[in-house]
Amino acid sequence: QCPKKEENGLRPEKKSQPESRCIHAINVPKKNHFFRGEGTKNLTMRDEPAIVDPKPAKIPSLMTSTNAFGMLQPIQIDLADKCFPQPKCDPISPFRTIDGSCNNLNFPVWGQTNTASTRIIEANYFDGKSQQRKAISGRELPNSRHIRTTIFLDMDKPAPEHNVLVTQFGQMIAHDTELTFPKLSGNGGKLECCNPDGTTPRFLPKGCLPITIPQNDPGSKKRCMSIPRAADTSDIGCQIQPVRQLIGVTSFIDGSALYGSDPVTARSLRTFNNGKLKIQSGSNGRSFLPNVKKPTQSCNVPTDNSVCYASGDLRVNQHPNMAVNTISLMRLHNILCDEFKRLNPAWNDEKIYQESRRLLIAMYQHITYNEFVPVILGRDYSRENKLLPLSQGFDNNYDELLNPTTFTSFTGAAYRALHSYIQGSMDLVSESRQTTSTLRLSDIFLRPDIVQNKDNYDSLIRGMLTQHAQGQDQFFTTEITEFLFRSPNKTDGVDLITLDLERGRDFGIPSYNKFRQLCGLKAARSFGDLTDQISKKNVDALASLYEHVDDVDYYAAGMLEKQKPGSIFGHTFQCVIGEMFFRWKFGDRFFYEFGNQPGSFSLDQLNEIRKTSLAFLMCVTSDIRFIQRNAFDVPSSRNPLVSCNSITKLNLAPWRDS
Ligand code: HEM
Ligand SMILES: [Ca+2]
Repeated sequence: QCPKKEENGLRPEKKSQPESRCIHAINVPKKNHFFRGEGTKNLTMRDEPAIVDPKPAKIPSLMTSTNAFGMLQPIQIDLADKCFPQPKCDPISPFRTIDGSCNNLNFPVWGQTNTASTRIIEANYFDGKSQQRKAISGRELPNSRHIRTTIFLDMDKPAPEHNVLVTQFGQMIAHDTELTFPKLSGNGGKLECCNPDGTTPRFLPKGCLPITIPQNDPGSKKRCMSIPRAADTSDIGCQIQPVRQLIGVTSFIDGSALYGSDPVTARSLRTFNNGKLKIQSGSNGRSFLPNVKKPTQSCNVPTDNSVCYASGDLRVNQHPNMAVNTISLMRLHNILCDEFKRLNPAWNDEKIYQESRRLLIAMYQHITYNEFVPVILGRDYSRENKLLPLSQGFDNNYDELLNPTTFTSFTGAAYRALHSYIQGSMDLVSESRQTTSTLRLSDIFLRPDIVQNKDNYDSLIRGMLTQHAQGQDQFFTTEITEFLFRSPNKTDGVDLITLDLERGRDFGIPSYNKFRQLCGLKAARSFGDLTDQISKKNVDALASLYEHVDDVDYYAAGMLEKQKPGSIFGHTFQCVIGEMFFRWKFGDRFFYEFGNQPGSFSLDQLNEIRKTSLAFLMCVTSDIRFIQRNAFDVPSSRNPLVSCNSITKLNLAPWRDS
């Protein structure tokens, strides 16, 4: 008998039988040391599958300018640079700065933390500066909560193949590349946007988003959602028009969620001993992230002795899987430190830290472009747009005029599409792939303490590998549309999708029609013209909500677009997300595949990095014994579980000092 599933309990059921009775786990040899492999020659590039998108679209940067209608050119987007002091750069440093400065030696604030996000098409603000846009008629746009409760309902339609790890890895990239801050009240405190009795104030406080919940709302008893606008350049006294939202992390895919985006945080996470990051030991002797000083302030935990993690990003504690993924990267960093120390006993703490960080970022970028990007955008599309890694040699296409700064239509709309991928529950799964318990998402917001209970870390990893993601569609779990950040014992919470819609207007994101043009489609002159991308039923729903086709929010219509072959997104989300990943690659001077840069790897090193797979990362940083090779897909007969020992390993010999 294999252990049975236990619904809704926080603790996994006690296993009545040893796991070894339940297939797979019989006579498995102990795991190998991962970085001492003989260096098998076969790379871990996915098998080349049949073409499913014979005519992949081009991203705006690779289109002719007439196709990419309205894309801003570098000269227009450098405007915000003058708001920030120009850092002094060391042009020959082989290592990234912690704050992302000096990546581009001519535009050293590009991608730097605590600067402004950028745009790829012009903002649409009512006053041209910062007021949220209105309808073409001059009236208010439809209420965002009403839009949400009309077209974005809850329906359980799991993704056919993708697992929860897709959602989780996606969120890790989101946190690595973007963080906005809320505007503060006049005296520098928290901005309250609702009346104490829960109603919407007659005059909305300055800096608030106007989220009123209609009287006849089907879900919530509240009448107001208190959401401040995002801080922007006007809050730091820089008078550019239109405003730009401030960004609190480095834009690059550089592991900043692990290492931190500022030197003070980065230092606070280091041991200064053999390059390692600080840890706390769990009861099973495994390493976890260190604790914050005041757990009750940052987490929903009972005492200051409870587990609540410190890492490079404040959002690490948002839910257990987020913490698990960050711990996985931390463990990888410390494993790399051990291996480097063994190979090069003369290396000091700083050298080991920097080399481990550099290699970890390279491995993480490789997984991103080799596995994650084709999974979400489609393989043919990714190849067409140069997003796939090369199988050999250096890539020498660093583009010093390409701005890698995270742009607002990506972060305020397109990439949030993956909120649809969120599962309302989190499975804990045993080595025999039995679900031992299922946690309700809104029970475990800010509850990272769950991760360190017994072997939950490994059970959560196996859960992410085994549980299907929710499908990419117009349906969202009520765990995030009614119960986001629900406090323990409370019955209501926040609506993330209302927030997404409202945030788009906050960021000045133009309406859907502009993105059709940017992405090479014809501008729609009437609602009927939208049926080339959106079903008639959904176009009718949009027409019932908005007065004019030019009013339609990008997020609302983008979520309804029919998926492109091989991708989980429709045309304009695929286009904008593709553009962002293109910029994070070719606009990052330290991108791992580039040659001829001070931070370039040797060809031997690069060839080892190209053996990295998500399956390898998951195996090497956990105690799980089996995994499927395509770790973003659930196990199946085409993607069977194999022993972690058979996953291709890296050989770090090319890092040995000669
Ligand atoms: C359980 C999972 C998740 C939760 C609870 C969650 C929650 C949130 C919240 C509360 C915000 C801030 C909203 C605002 O004030 O505008 C946010 C922003 C965002 N989310 Fe998620 N999210 C989750 C998963 C994801 C995933 C899977 C992705 C993409 C792959 C994603 C992408 C983003 C992006 C790009 C932002 C904007 C970040 C910023 O501007 O600071 N999220 N999410
Ligand atoms: Ca980053």
